[in-house]
Amino acid sequence: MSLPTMEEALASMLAAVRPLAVAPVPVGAADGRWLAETVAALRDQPPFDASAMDGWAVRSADAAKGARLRIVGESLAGHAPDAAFTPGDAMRIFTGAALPSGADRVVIQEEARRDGDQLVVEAEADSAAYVRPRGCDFMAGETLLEAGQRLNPWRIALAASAGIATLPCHAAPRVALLSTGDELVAPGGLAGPHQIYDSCTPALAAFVAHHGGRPMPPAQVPDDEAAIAAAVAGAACDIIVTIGGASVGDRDLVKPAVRGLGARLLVEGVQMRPGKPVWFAILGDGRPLLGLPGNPASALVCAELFLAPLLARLQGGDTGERFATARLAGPIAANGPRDHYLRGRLGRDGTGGRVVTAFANQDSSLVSVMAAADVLVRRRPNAPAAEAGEPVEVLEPGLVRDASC
Ligand SMILES: Nc1nc2c(c(=O)[nH]1)N[C@H]1C(S)=C(S)[C@@H](COP(=O)(O)OP(=O)(O)OC[C@H]3O[C@@H](n4cnc5c(N)ncnc54)[C@H](O)[C@@H]3O)O[C@H]1N2
Ligand code: MOO
Repeated sequence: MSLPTMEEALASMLAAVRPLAVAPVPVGAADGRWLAETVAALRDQPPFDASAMDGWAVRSADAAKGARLRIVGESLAGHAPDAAFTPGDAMRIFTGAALPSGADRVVIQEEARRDGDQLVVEAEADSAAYVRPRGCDFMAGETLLEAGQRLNPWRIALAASAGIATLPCHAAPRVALLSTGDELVAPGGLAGPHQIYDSCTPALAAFVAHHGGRPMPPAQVPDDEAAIAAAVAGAACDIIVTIGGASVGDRDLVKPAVRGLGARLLVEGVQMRPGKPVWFAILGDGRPLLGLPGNPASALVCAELFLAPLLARLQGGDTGERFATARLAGPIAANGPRDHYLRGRLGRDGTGGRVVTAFANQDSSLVSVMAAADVLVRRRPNAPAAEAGEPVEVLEPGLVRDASC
């Protein structure tokens, strides 16, 4: 039986998962969350005609160069103008303050001079009036943000400027991370001569948090079917992610344990590299389970391709099409029969164009190669060898970049 493609596998996973319940999230804490409902403005912004500069509120008709205007009162941000304004008047005004009714422009203070109780206009009227009309940013009732949009600091600024204190978002998924393997020791523990440190669990906890989920305290289970079954059944979470034990070895016991719990296995292996043994199940109680292979690159590439969209789906969102194109910095060999996701690094060519270099060693155990990478280069099954300058598909994980990338 042939294995599904990455897209086929992802489609069956997403079809089996529903968004979590909706609850209000404080606007300042909503970064990275998906909006569950459309958000509309409750008032106009700005709520009055506002000055864009420090200067003098005047009537355009009075503001010719050389004009002398009578100074009446002032308008400070946060307060109403403190005097009535009539034709021939100038009122002191500051950035963000309300224009007095009757004024329609601001002469910036660099272009006017106070002479006793008069203002002398010293420059020709500017092409800009330096007035931000009421509602020029948005009007009451206007849709500010749509359901399904992902919140970021810029969108948070928009909601906050409309006075919205909480945003309706689907709950952040609680993610149980369950690593299996007698060889694993948590960082900080004492590793025996035939043991290794568990790199996948901390990496996936960070990945989950980065994608809006809440990693639960991780569990490390021995290669024992009953212990694995008990850990899966007892995990308090919205999705379970197991690490390792996905392949065909005698001690790869996670699938048998989960089957024993009455789970439906919807994906068992994908036509891809790394990550071929990745699998997915729905437990008897409806909770999804993503089974990641244990090799760190396999686990993290599969997290990028499957866990990120699953976390988005649980939050009512959609990661959409994430592949872009970049040009190869150097030649690349022909691909084998499976989709290959090569760890690589983006750079710039002499003209500033984006180029990508795939690392020579793509062994899926190599954490050092993952750490040096900032992109995955996708090679389709049986893709022919390609030369420098040819376009390739790339997926940039949503990781923080630094100057070394
Ligand atoms: N005969 C076959 N052998 C293997 C196949 C196959 O098709 N036929 N598939 C290979 C592929 S591809 C992968 S990927 C691995 C997947 O193995 P498992 O998911 O069963 O994972 P383990 O055997 O438990 O571990 C694999 C490897 O990764 C290390 N590991 C596991 N967990 C962690 C962790 N949390 N942190 C760091 N490293 C971890 C583990 O020590 C092993 O070295 O199977 C191939 N074999
Ligand atoms: O996919 Mo395994 O993931 O090739 O090492």
